[in-house]
Amino acid sequence: MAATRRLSHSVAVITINHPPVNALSHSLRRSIAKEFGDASKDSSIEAIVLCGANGNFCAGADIKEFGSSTLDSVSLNNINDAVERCQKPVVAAIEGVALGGGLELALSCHYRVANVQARVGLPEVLIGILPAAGGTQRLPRLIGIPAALDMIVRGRHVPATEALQLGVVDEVVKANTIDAAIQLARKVLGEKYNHH
Ligand SMILES: CCC/C=C/C(=O)SCCNC(=O)CCNC(=O)[C@H](O)C(C)(C)COP(=O)([O-])OP(=O)([O-])OC[C@H]1O[C@@H](n2cnc3c(N)ncnc32)[C@H](O)[C@@H]1OP(=O)([O-])[O-]
Repeated sequence: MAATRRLSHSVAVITINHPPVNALSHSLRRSIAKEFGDASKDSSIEAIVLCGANGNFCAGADIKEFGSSTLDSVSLNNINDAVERCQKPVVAAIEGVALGGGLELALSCHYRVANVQARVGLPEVLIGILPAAGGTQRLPRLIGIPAALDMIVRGRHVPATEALQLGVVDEVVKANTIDAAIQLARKVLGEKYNHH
C-alpha cells in the first residue's frame, strides 16, 4: 500500500493505493503525507491532484486497524490541514466512493471533481462514531449547516449528481475523472496567471 506520484505537465497526480478500497491505514497515511509534502515543496510542481486507484477515491479509516495500538504519528487531521494550507491548488478526483475520512480528505482539497457514478458520505454514525478529521467543520462551511447535518446524522451515501447540487463537489464528469481534475487545476493556474 502506498501513495504514488506522477507528473502531468506541471501537475502532480498523487494516487492513493490500498486495495480494495484505499482505506487510510497508518502506512498509507504516512505515504500520502510524504508524497504530498514532497509535491508541495517541489518548485517544478504548480498544482496537485489527489485520486484513488482501483476505481475508488477512499472508503475512509481502515476499519481493520480500529482498536490496534499503532502509534498515530501521522493523523488524518495533520494531512488534511497540510492539504488545506497548501499554496498550490489541490483538486480531488473522486471515483467510486469518498466516505468518512476519505470525504474529509477530499473536503480539505480546494476543488472536487466527481465521476457521475461516485458516492460521497460521512457514514461514521453508522459505526457509532463521529467524523473527527474536519468533516464536521469543513462540510457545513461548504454546503451550510442543515444539509451538512443531514449527511452527518444519517450517514447516507450521496450520489455525485446530488453532491453537485448540494455543493459538495464542483464538477461531475461521465468519464476521465482524473484528466478532468488535471484540467480544472490547469484552469485555476491559468486564472492565477491572468490576474498577475
Ligand atoms: C482516520 C480519521 C477517522 C475516520 C473515520 C472513518 O473514516 S469511519 C468510516 C469508515 N468507512 C466506512 O464505514 C465505509 C465502510 N465500507 C462500505 O460502506 C463499503 O464497504 C463500500 C461502499 C466501501 C464498498 O462496498 P462494496 O459492497 O462494493 O464492497 P464490500 O462492502 O464487500 O467491501 C469490499 C472490501 O473492502 C473492505 N472494506 C470496505 N471498507 C473498508 C474500510 N473502511 N476499511 C477497511 N476495509 C474496508 C471490506 O472489508 C471488503 O474486504 P474483503 O472482505 O473483500 O477483504
